[in-house]
Amino acid sequence: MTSEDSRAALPSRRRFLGQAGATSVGLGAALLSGCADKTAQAAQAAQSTAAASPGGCEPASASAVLPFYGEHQAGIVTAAQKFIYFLVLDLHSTDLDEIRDVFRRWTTFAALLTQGKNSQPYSSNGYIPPTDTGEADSLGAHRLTLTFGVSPAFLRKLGLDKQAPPEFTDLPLFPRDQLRAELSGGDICIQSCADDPQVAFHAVRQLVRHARSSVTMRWSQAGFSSSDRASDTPRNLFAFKDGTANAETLQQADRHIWVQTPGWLQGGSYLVARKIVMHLETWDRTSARGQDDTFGRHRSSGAPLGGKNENDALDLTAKDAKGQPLIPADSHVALAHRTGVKMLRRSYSYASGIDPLTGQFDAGLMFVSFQQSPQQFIAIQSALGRVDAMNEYITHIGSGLFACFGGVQDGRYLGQSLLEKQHG
Ligand SMILES: C=CC1=C(C)c2cc3[nH]c(cc4nc(cc5[nH]c(cc1n2)c(C)c5CCC(=O)O)C(CCC(=O)O)=C4C)c(C)c3C=C
Ligand SMILES: [Fe+2]
Repeated sequence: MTSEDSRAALPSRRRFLGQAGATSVGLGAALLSGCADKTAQAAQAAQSTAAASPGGCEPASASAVLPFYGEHQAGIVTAAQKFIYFLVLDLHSTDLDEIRDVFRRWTTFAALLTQGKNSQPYSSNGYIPPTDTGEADSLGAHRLTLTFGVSPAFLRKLGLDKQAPPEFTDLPLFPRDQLRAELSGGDICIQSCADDPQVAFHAVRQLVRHARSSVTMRWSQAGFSSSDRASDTPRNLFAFKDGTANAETLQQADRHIWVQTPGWLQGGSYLVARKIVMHLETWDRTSARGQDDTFGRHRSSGAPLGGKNENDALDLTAKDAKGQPLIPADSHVALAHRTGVKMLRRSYSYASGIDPLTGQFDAGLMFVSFQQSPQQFIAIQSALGRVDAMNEYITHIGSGLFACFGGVQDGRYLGQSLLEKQHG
């Protein structure tokens, strides 16, 4: 498409969104549909300006728009979209004024992009590069959310480390970690999620383009998440329903997800990103019974072993006829559940070609969790440690911890209360 063509495409994109903006998905509709029992997700859906599908559970339409401004950043308790593009950036400048300016610009652009608009209107000057790269022209917003976070290193580099909450320190190394430097650390993360992969990528591409001289790209991962209905728990590449326990976490989001402590992170959340290789070929040679025992759940229904339905309570004391625990003590859910600690998991599968060293699929999970404190991730990952039956089938190769700011109010910008804090 030429820049001339893209200019022509823009008005139709606007018209498309204008039509979509006429109807809204109501909280009641989401609840009545019986598929949005997660109150926080339903509340997010209620703010959508898209036309609702009749059942409320159908895949989101291209026109669906989620608000950028609000109490919390979107993309956290938002019902998971189908695609993610996750990017980690390094600071190229340690000039606080310059970085403030980046976050100001990103706020403006993110507010436009999430409405399905381009980051800047096209110029009529044909002698300069088009102001938007154009690949999302006429595509719609597809429930795009952009979620921003900063790492402990970001605070150190900008001389803001005194503002770091005590729990906000680099994650420790866990047993069996095989972290690669090029897939770990970093200063800033941008989580872009949408129901269209090109829309998710386009948004990140614009944000980077407008900050090229201040940041450099460190690592990124694209991912996908599929379920039979929009509100159903997605299945991961081991074919298990992944995210069942989130429903409980979401019921008490203020306790498990949102930072309550007054300060620059209030209303925000800690994001842990882990790039985890899943050894699919090894898994595919495991017996059906062995697969169920690895997780402690039935692969087809997602029900706890011994149960019938996905949402049946986990009873770790239940025994079979021989007096053996129905849910093996070393199964993934038994170990994670026994900690009593909750987190919100918002992970996406990835399949990135073939590993040239092994000739196997380069595939796995872009694990993303949100929690009120990094300690929640540390407690659960430590419990999984060396004993999780799933460890045989996975390898953690990438890692990052980021503090995602609270939501932005109109007229303010992302991270303002951190970046403009007066230091004594
Ligand atoms: C440290 C946190 C976790 C990592 C890392 C992790 C990796 C991982 N998990 C799956 C698949 C499933 N996980 C499930 C449950 C579950 N997992 C964690 C935490 C981590 N998982 C928690 C806290 C829970 C919930 C435990 C509970 O209280 O019930 C499940 C079961 C269904 C569900 O609740 O989602 C699956 C399946 C994979 C494949 C993976 C790494 C590749
Ligand atoms: Fe898990």
